[in-house]
Amino acid sequence: MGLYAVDYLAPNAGLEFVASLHEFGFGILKNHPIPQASVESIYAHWLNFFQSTEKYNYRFRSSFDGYFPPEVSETAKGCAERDIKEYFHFYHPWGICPEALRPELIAYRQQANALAEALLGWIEAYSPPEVAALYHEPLSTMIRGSEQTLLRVLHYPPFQGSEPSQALRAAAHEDINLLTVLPAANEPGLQVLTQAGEWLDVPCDFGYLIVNIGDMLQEASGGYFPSTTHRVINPPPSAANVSRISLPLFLHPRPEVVLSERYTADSYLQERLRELGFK
Ligand SMILES: O=C(O)CCC(=O)C(=O)O
Ligand SMILES: [Fe+2]
Repeated sequence: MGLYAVDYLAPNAGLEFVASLHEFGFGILKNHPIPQASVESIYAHWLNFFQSTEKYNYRFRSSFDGYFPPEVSETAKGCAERDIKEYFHFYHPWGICPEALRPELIAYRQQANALAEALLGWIEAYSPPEVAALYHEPLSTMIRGSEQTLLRVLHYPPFQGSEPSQALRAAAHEDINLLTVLPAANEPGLQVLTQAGEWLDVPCDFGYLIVNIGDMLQEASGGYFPSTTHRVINPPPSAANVSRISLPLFLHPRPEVVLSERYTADSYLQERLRELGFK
């Protein structure tokens, strides 16, 4: 079976969703409780923000919160070129954010966090017993009250024609955190690498919610749930002049949460940030 959307309200939703996470590292939900109107409103407001010069008033502080312009955007591990994107990192309660945009980001974070806790409950319930025995605390409480959870608003600008030929909107990478919750973007482009080594388009009908496993859940589950490589490819010529906006919420455990015999969430994160050259 390929990657397909699971109906959140169907009686067997948890089972199917967790089976998809085990097989692909990705699960797609439809009929989920996050209101599409709030996602659309955030996309519209933040497209305005990225198109204005106001963004330069919120330049990033250290490697944490604020606006990251294209010239500092990430270079994925093993890649020569930077990704073709700019983004804003919003942490709650301590991160900077334009005041006018803050309330709806906070509201969105709360809704997506609550859903993520419910989904982690499914993941735990449908983990084989020998995998569930590895969890040092319920998966859903690992993220509860975490100030490390990161909401990233991403803007992939229209193409100018001067982009380096090797660069992608987002080069192949894995997410470091526990779980990522991502509403379908306004434009396609997200792909996952299958176990057979093929790139598969992630179904991206507007209104779908995409959930993927991060490295920390791979670690905590002894590899049962794979942190799958994914990327965002460049637009076809017909959509080259269209911005793409996306809104991943990277759910991070509280720093002291024990992931495995080897790592706490904090020691894991510090090691990965050092590898990426941030520390
Ligand atoms: O923009 C997207 O659809 C995915 C972004 C992503 O994978 C990331 O920021 O880690
Ligand atoms: Fe990602």
